[in-house]
Amino acid sequence: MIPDSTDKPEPPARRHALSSLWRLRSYLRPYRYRMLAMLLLAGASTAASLLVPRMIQSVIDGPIAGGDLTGLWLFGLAVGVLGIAEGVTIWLRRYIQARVALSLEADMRTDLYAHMQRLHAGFHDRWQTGQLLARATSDLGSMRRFLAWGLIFGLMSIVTYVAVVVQLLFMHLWLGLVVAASAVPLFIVARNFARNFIKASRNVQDQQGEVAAIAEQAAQGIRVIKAFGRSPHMQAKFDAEAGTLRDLSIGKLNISARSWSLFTVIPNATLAVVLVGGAAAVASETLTLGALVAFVTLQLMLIWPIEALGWIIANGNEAMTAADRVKDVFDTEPAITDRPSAVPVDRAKSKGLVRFEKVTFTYEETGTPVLKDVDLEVRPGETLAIAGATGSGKTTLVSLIPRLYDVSSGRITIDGVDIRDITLASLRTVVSTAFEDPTLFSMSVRENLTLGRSDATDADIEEALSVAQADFVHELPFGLDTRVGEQGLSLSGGQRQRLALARAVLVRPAVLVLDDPLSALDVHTEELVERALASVLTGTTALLVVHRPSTVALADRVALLADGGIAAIGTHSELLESTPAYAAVLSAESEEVNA
Ligand SMILES: Nc1ncnc2c1ncn2[C@@H]1O[C@H](COP(=O)(O)OP(=O)(O)OP(=O)(O)O)[C@@H](O)[C@H]1O
Repeated sequence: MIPDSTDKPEPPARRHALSSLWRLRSYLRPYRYRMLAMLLLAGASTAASLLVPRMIQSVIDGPIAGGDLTGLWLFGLAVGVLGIAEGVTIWLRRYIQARVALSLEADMRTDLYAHMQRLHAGFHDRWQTGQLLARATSDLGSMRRFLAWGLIFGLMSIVTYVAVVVQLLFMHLWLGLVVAASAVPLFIVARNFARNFIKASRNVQDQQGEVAAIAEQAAQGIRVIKAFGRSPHMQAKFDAEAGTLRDLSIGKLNISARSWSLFTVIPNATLAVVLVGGAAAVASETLTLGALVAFVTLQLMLIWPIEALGWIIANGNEAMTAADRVKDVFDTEPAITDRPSAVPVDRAKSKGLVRFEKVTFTYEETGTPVLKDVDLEVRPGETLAIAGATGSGKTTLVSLIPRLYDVSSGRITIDGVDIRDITLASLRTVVSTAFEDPTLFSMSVRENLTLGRSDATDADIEEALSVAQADFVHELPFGLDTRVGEQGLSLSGGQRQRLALARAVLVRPAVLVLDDPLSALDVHTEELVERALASVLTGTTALLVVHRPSTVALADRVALLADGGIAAIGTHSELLESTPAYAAVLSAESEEVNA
């Protein structure tokens, strides 16, 4: 049973966004030489472009002022060569940059996916899928843009700014100081911009996650929504969230618009001062005409780095926010891992003696124990049914055996070994599970069946299919190769349940955990499956969550779960005689099922 998925964790308060981004620097390491090459190439193209104004100055003050045009072709040639050099270095840098950027994003995405896979079931209970998707897509995109583009352009903008301003100071100290001083208001605007944008950016990104979550839930639950005629309600909910996203995005754009206009006005106002002051300097012969033209051309070259500075700050902020959000996931340690002392167990040698010793379990979010001091033993080869009122903790109890969740206290052993001392990979070959709500993946029937045992032969698959009475797969358009799941052929609930059962049986586990595996089957099919399943269960330890008396027939003994503990245990007939609550639970459940 999964809690309301809106119970997502609160995003952590804005903390060290910069340090979050800094921590991801290890992703840059494999690309450090290529990034260095990118920087050198960017430096070369900037140097080439900075030389052109000085060439113009030489032409104006030399051949033009002197009226001697003999050496002019040399200047033309030099400017042409510089232009070509600039073009080639830009092309090379972009060529490298595109590959580095996309590989970097792919590396981060692969790691994030792998980490999400390692995270325990409790994490996925708490996080909305949409929020995780937003982190794996748009957030990683923002980080890629900054690490591979923003960072290089940022450095280049600063280098260009310094190089130009130093040249300007040498050309004319006072006018150079005016241009240098214009950096101060620019810096203040940039800093304020950063401060406001970082907040707006995070809000927009969080809201994007909300919208993605609603869209994802609506797509998954489309049948329920239609069946209950809730489309207008869902639409209204979506509209409200999408409206909030629009407003937040407009707010964010307003912040950039205000700052960008200042980013443009300040250099242009400076240019006006330089033109007037420069003309006066030329008139008083403290500056040559060529130097003034070069001065203005160089100063105009500053507009791009300054504008880029605004963009890079915004991009950097977005990347920091994104890194912070991605870090929320990366920083969640998988709660269920191999202990250092864990050893693998051999499925073939496992007897399948399962024991619960004083097991207490509490879901993290709720705080109230679902299971309290449960002691239970399932002998090798025995089939134990778990019965109990709805919400009594049956699914929880069986989920603890494959360690989907870890006990809060006490321990569970298989053949006397604490399951936490067994490596997870081998535990999950010893224990195989079929859940009440069977998940099939968007892949072929064969791939779905062999998820737990990739080396299964066709004969093994046939055997498992016949136990689960799932021979219908042969009638599918491409038999075992038919694609099922979300993007494939839709199967009925009963068909999916039988495939999930076949998948669990195919593993040939020492311990088989079946959570109400026949609930979606009609009475006739249920009888056929039970008959076939009985032969598998003879040599396997099995825990069977049951709701109806017919399934109880498969079990050697039944445990009745109530108030977080085992209220009674014995054969079906013993419990029927001794425990009125047992009969009540079964009849209530079967009435519910029949209804
Ligand atoms: N992932 C979860 N996080 C928090 N609480 C949970 C979670 N899953 C189940 N619970 C709670 O734990 C209790 C036991 O749930 P569980 O699903 O184990 O009962 P159950 O006996 O299998 O119920 P049913 O017969 O209806 O399937 C319930 O109160 C339920 O709300």
